[in-house]
Amino acid sequence: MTEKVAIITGSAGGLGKGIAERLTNDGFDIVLHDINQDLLNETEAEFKDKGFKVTSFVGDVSKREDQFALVKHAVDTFGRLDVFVNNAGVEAVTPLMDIDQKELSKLFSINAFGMLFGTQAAAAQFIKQGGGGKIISASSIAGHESYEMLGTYSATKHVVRSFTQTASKELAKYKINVNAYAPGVAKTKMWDRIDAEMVKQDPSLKPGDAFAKYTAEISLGRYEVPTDVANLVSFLASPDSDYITGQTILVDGGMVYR
Ligand SMILES: NC(=O)c1ccc[n+]([C@@H]2O[C@H](COP(=O)([O-])OP(=O)(O)OC[C@H]3O[C@@H](n4cnc5c(N)ncnc54)[C@H](O)[C@@H]3O)[C@@H](O)[C@H]2O)c1
Ligand SMILES: CC(=O)[C@H](C)O
Repeated sequence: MTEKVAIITGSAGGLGKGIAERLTNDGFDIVLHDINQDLLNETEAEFKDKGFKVTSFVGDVSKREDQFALVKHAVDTFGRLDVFVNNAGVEAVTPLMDIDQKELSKLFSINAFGMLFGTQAAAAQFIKQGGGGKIISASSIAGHESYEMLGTYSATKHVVRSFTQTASKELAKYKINVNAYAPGVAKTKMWDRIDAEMVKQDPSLKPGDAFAKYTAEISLGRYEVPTDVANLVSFLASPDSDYITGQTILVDGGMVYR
């Protein structure tokens, strides 16, 4: 039987790498993808050393043509596509009054437009194949509740929820499920950068203070790790979630209640 095929954007590290590892263990053939070529090469080699069936493709999710080329690479390599995970994203830590065009353009291009372009590229392939498919995107607790100093980032994560809802309605007739995952506070390079930037913006903070403040709120009493997010994405990528679409599901250990 042909293995199912999944693309995970931004999967050279962090949550995306964790998602790729889990979907590999679920039996998917995997297309690793990232803008960071060096890290992507390292991760591809690591996966191949473990005997995983993977390929990799370097690209920039903010470029629509890159997203369509990514899907073409998957189909050229593995013959089909079944799951597309819009995971890649970037952050900015800025007081609202200092947010400028440059920040807005960067974050909306990657986090919002990149998710839409990935959705378009995946949906085009699913429609061509027939038989449906799954599109799963990275929102955040910041897509349910917006945070101080993370105004642009929070707005883009709300946009991910919005496009998820619209895409689920328009693509349902093709049996395409469109959902999103909303992680809380996970110990990745993204949070290392957020914490460092928070210290720069507020000299009263020491390294680690911001991370500690955010994670102190978590009901389950520990910060998130990639496996926690990968477990939810594995479910959303499986037939068990065939009757779920248009949803952004919080996986935050108990921080935001919606
Ligand atoms: N870490 C958290 O606490 C947290 C919480 C909620 C949501 N998220 C979301 O989960 C996703 C992954 O977060 P993470 O913590 O693993 O971040 P990360 O920065 O550790 O990893 C993100 C990866 O995306 C890649 N990337 C960045 N811009 C890209 C682009 N234009 N094209 C292709 N790849 C690009 C980076 O090179 C990196 O490898 C992001 O969308 C983030 O917003 C993270
Ligand atoms: C980075 C992120 O989405 C939350 C705020 O931890």
